[in-house]
Amino acid sequence: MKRISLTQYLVEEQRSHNTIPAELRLLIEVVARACKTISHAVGKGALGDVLGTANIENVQGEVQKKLDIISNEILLEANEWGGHLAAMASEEMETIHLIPNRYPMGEYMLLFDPLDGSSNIDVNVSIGTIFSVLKAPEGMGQPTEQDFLQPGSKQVAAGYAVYGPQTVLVLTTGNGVNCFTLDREMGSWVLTQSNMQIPVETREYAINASNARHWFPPVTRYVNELQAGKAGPRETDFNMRWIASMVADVHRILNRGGIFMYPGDAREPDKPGKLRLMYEANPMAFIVEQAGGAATDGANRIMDIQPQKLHQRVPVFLGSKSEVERVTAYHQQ
Ligand SMILES: O=P(O)(O)OC[C@H]1O[C@](O)(COP(=O)(O)O)[C@@H](O)[C@@H]1O
Ligand SMILES: [Mg+2]
Ligand SMILES: [Mg+2]
Repeated sequence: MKRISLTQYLVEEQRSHNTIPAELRLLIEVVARACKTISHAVGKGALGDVLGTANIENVQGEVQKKLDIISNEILLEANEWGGHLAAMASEEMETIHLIPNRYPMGEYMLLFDPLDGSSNIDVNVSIGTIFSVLKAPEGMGQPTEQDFLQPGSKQVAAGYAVYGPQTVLVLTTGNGVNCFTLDREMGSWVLTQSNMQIPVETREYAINASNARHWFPPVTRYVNELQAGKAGPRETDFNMRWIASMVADVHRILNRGGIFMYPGDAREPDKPGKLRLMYEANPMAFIVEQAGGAATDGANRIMDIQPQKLHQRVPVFLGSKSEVERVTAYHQQ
């Protein structure tokens, strides 16, 4: 098999297909390098003193794990020096991080969930990193938080890494979805899946069923129908998986189909769902749509939502198109 590295793939996209500018290529390479560093830290586990909690709360009121902080630092440091960036925003930071002393100013803004699936860190279950790239506003002034509030349809690139049995990087620049596997001996990302497509036929769904008593009626109806199996209206038995790492659940869906749901529920009306629009929902929606799937908040296409604030939460339904359309239609009835 001819090995194509991430660098070769990106150079090809830039030069032969003209789908990405050189600055975006370099930025993606820096993010990929940071993910490699995070992967090494994750792999050390107890030996690297990276497990456990840091006993600090982030802006979301969640207790940070040591690896949340380490991964955030790795991404900040790599991109401060390496990427063509004007500013960054992270799930773990209250406000945006400007790139100091850069002239001319970088053209892009990077957003990330440095460590996704935090509850799985200490039990050695797959975790990951999610990122999204937006264009910085043109002109000389440094970006403000307001400049980040662009709908997902404006993303120029998005990706995620999964630190699991293998470390993989899944990437889109708006021209399909490709998967690269980290060759740990060589230290390089190798293209292992081109033009990933979410299988249309699916018999698998993912939802945290312990919240069932709080769900709104459309979600209850949809899940009840799946659980009724062959005897129910769907006339098919469905299987359920819930890893509690969005990266790993989405990676499974990209490979073998299915639907992922983290709905809003009746508990906290002003907290619509758990997942974050800018760091989780938008980048995953971009990837899923590029792989032939769909992503909604139950009413609207995720990527059409006009963000109101940086750390905004949103209900998420994504994966195989027909299933996402069905549960979305139940919300409209
Ligand atoms: O523990 P729950 O409620 O099942 O939530 C799991 C969800 O929370 C998340 O871990 C949230 O992400 P973080 O770990 O980055 O906060 C998702 O990856 C996952 O899908
Ligand atoms: Mg997350
Ligand atoms: Mg996180």
